[in-house]
Amino acid sequence: MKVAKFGGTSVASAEQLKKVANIIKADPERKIIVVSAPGKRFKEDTKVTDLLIALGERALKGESTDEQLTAIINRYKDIAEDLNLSKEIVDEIAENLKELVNSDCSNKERFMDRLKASGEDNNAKLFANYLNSIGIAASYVNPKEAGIIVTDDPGNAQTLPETYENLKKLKDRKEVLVVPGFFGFSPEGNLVTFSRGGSDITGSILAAGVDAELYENFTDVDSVFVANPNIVENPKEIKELTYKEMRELSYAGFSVFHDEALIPAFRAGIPVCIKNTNNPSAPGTLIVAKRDYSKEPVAGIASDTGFCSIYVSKYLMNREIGFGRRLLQILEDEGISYEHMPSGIDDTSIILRENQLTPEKEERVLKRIKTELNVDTISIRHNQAVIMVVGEGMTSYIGISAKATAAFARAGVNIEMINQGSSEVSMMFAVAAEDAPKAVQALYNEFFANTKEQEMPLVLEMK
Ligand SMILES: Nc1ncnc2c1ncn2[C@@H]1O[C@H](COP(=O)(O)OP(=O)(O)O)[C@@H](O)[C@H]1O
Ligand SMILES: N[C@@H](CC(=O)OP(=O)(O)O)C(=O)O
Repeated sequence: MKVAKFGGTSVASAEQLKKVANIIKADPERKIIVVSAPGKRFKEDTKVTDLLIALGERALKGESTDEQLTAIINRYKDIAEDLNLSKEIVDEIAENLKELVNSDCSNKERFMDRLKASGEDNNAKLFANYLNSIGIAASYVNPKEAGIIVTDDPGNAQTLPETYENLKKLKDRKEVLVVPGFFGFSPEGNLVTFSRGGSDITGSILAAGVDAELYENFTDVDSVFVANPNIVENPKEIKELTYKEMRELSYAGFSVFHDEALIPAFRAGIPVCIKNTNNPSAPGTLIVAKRDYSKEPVAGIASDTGFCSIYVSKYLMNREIGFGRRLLQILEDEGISYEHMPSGIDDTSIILRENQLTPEKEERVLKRIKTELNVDTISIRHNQAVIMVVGEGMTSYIGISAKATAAFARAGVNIEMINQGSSEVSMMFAVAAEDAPKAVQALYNEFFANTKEQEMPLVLEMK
């Protein structure tokens, strides 16, 4: 049995849904299908999820929602008409949306989660209807019925362990099951969504729960590339990646796959294949436990923006027992998580996601660190990017960091910080956000393009 997830671009129009149906028909093992909400049909288009968010925000402010409601209903109406489905399915969707928008909004987060989830929920109902209309026996399965139980953390749910036991029952179903991605239910029965892009997580949970032979993640590119194609023109394709590599790359900006979606498949030992709905015969990228690192010690280069770094120095910091704990305690008290913490003898930097700080919170945190820890200096740098050079094979080679820093130097990019864990799966460089594209291109040229422009050739040697 295979679980196949189709992303927003794969289910954005009737034409795309026909391709999805053909992909399902081509392999009877594709029994569990996860769908996203209709995504972008062209570059300037708006995802249904974003339309739903705009709708919810207007409703919460007491503003008219007619325009957004019509736009969303029309997306489903166009699809249903082009697929020759009956008018009832569109009426049902319109009714459901009107009910949701008029529902109790005293708890804003729950109200928004219910609206956001309807994007995938209505699409799953519509698609199951279409499969039956073309002779493929299919049922829509609600995540509650399936047993996807998650933490009660709106917009950021985590899967609870009992889910996997619950999902086993789906193995006995004979027909194709169409499950909406992106949400589950708390133990108390509240609908809760995962973070954005979370339909990938639903697919991975289902694959683990039914012990699938493969989790296929269908999107709009032939494979995962070694660098983001929106930054590097025509980057090389990746044939195989390890779970650890994909997780690091997704975390650092490879938006093609959600970083939290690897864990369920990894724990259950299920291979993941990223494939293209528009070109299903292309082999795609296979994500497995181990790969041959000898040809490509570096698997990929990712970058993400939206970080800031807090720099703290204090003479003899290394001798002060409990300094690190007290520093991190302040962040914990303020509900802030951190990403990296490169340190020296007398100083340390903490890199965190900038969106966690309001100006007031920033001022309070800096003041608390200064007074409670009695530090010599404290400063904060905004608009930072994190660049990750990722590859499990790096550990067996000498000279990778030298090649990377040489590439930065040639591109004229100042490295603000470097961090490398002892596992050597990745090397992290912090740079100013505006330098990130230049840095990624320089690293791509160094590790993948075999250009002649390297003035300081360094040959990688195996340890
Ligand atoms: N390294 C990468 N390899 C492939 N695609 C990438 C990479 N980094 C970013 N992307 C982007 O991810 C997109 C696919 O993800 P997404 O738009 O979320 O698809 P879906 O609609 O299938 O969920 C690609 O079109 C591409 O622009
Ligand atoms: N529709 C949701 C969940 C999702 O996974 O979408 P997509 O498959 O289009 O990335 C979002 O936009 O966040």
